[in-house]
Amino acid sequence: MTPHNSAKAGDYADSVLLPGDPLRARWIAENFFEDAVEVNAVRNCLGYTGTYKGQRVSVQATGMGQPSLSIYVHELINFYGVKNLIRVGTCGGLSEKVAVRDLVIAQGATTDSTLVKDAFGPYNFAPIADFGLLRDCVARAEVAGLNYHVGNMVSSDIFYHDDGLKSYEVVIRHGALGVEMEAAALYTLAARFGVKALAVCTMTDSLITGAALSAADRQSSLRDMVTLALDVAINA
Ligand SMILES: O=P(O)(O)O[C@H]1O[C@H](CO)[C@@H](O)[C@H]1O
Ligand SMILES: O=c1cc[nH]c(=O)[nH]1
Repeated sequence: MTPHNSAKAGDYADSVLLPGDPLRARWIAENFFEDAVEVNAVRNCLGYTGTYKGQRVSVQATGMGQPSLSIYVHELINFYGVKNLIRVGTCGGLSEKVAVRDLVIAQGATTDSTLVKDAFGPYNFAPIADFGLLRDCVARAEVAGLNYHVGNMVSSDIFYHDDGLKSYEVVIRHGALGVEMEAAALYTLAARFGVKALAVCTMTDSLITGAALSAADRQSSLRDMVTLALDVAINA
C-alpha cells in the first residue's frame, strides 16, 4: 500500500497499461481483460489486473500531467515491481501528416517540464522509449495496417497555452508530431529505475487543421491502440 494506491504487493502484473483517464482504465478492464479485478480506487484513480490472451496484465490510470503520472509510475515501479509500462493516451496533432484517429508512437518526448529539466544539471536529457517495446509496437502496427507515425512527442505541462499554437512553433519546426502531457516523465522515470516504457497516443484533435473527434467517437477510436498496446505488453 502507498498513499495513493491500496493494492497489495503482487496485485499488479509485470506489464501495466497507463491511460490518463480512470474511466478509460475501467473500459479497458471491462472490454479487453478476462477475470478483471479492481486493485486500486484511491482518489478514483482506478487500477485493474486481469488476463489478456491468457496472460496476466494490468491497467492503472495516471491522471493528467507529469506530476500525477510520476506518482503512480514511481510507486508501480518501486513498490509493486512493475517492469513494463505502456501509456495509452490521447494527443493533439502538431503535424499535417497526422490525421485524427492516427497513432503517434513516441520514440522520444520533448518537454517544458521542470520535472525533467531540473533533474539533469547541465544536461538536456533526451527521454526515449524502450527500443524493444518500440520495435515490437511498430512491427505490430504495420502488420495490423494501422495508420501510425513514429517520432517526437511533446509532453507539455500546459494544456491551455496563452499563446495557443504559437507556443509550439519551435518544436513543430523540429518535426514534433503530437502534444500530450505525460510521456517525458514516464520515459525519464523508466530510465532512472531501469525498466521499460513506451507511450502510444491516438490523435484526437489537430492543432494544425482544427479537425477533432467527438467525445462519442473517442472511445471506439481507441480500440486499435489498446489492442496494439496489450499485444506489446504481453510480449514484453
Ligand atoms: O487522454 P489522456 O491519456 O489523459 O492524455 C491526454 O489528455 C489529457 C488532456 O486532455 C492529458 O492527460 C493528455 O496527456
Ligand atoms: O494534451 C493534449 C491532449 C489532447 N489534445 C491536446 O491538444 N493536448
